[in-house]
Amino acid sequence: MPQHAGRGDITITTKGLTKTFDGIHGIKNINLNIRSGTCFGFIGANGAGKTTTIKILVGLLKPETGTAIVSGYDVRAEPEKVRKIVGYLPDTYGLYDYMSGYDIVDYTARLHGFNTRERKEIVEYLLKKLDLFEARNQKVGRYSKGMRQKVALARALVNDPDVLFLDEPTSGLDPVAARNIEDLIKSLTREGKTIFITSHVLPEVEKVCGHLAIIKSGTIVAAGSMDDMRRKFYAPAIRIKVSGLAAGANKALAVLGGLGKVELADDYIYIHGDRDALAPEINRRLASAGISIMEMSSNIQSLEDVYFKVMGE
Ligand SMILES: Nc1ncnc2c1ncn2[C@@H]1O[C@H](COP(=O)(O)OP(=O)(O)OP(=O)(O)O)[C@@H](O)[C@H]1O
Repeated sequence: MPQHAGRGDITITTKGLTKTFDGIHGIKNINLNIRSGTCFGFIGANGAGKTTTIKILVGLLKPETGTAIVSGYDVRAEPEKVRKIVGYLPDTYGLYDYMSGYDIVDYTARLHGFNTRERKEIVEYLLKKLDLFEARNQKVGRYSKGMRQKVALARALVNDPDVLFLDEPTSGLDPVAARNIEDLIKSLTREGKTIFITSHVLPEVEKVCGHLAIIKSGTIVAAGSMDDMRRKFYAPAIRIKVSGLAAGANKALAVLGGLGKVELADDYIYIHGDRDALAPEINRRLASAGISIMEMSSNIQSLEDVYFKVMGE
């Protein structure tokens, strides 16, 4: 009998996971270790293999080779057990338009084997949590896309899963609806759930995930914590604006020469290096040249920057 993973234990692990479709690799040699209670982002271009990986991890698709263990269950040997304990929000979901939000979630709870009393408790709890309770008796055909996505999320949460797989949870949503879902993902992570999320919206992954992997043509090309990825793929840079725009900046460039790689772009000076280490010398040199600093900041690289860099390579 698998143990419930404690926070920080490895909850999802894969070794050499490979799946081909008609002789063409969907995914190839995927190795992952995901800790319990974390939100893990899985990003990559269309057709990179994200959905294929999720389908294997939720026991809906068999890998050809390799192993995957989710919450202690081997997805190949015990797929039905895996399906019972995980939550899964597919990238395309079928909701019957003629059913109410309540009935859809209730139906899923019935499939999980809950009795009438349990179902009432679970369904009402989830509809309230996801702010759908007022609209619970309306037909889903009348729901907005954001509300439909929340119904799909409620279905994924019916069995109170420790591990939740969300395939593009905010795809096609307006900014407010997307923010709602992001907030929910953050609060579910705080509750201790392990969340595996795929998304093309990189700022969103950056906001909700602490760790991630980038998959390219079926293979993981980079993985680690968000900070590790930034450190690995980008050298830190200091961004400085001095008085006197271009003329002042050109003079400052000459003064700062030799402090590492120094560049001018859009009237800003970029010095590649650590701000804490270089700031005293930058201040000293500019001050003795009579140049005043209007602005000095470390330019933090976004996940988008990292992504383009990795994909470019
Ligand atoms: N049932 C299938 N039959 C044949 N090929 C498939 C099947 N499912 C996936 N593939 C192929 O496997 C590769 C990976 O597809 P997958 O759907 O996993 O990508 P994805 O990263 O989720 O893409 P997207 O971001 O567009 O959802 C693609 O080349 C796809 O065409």
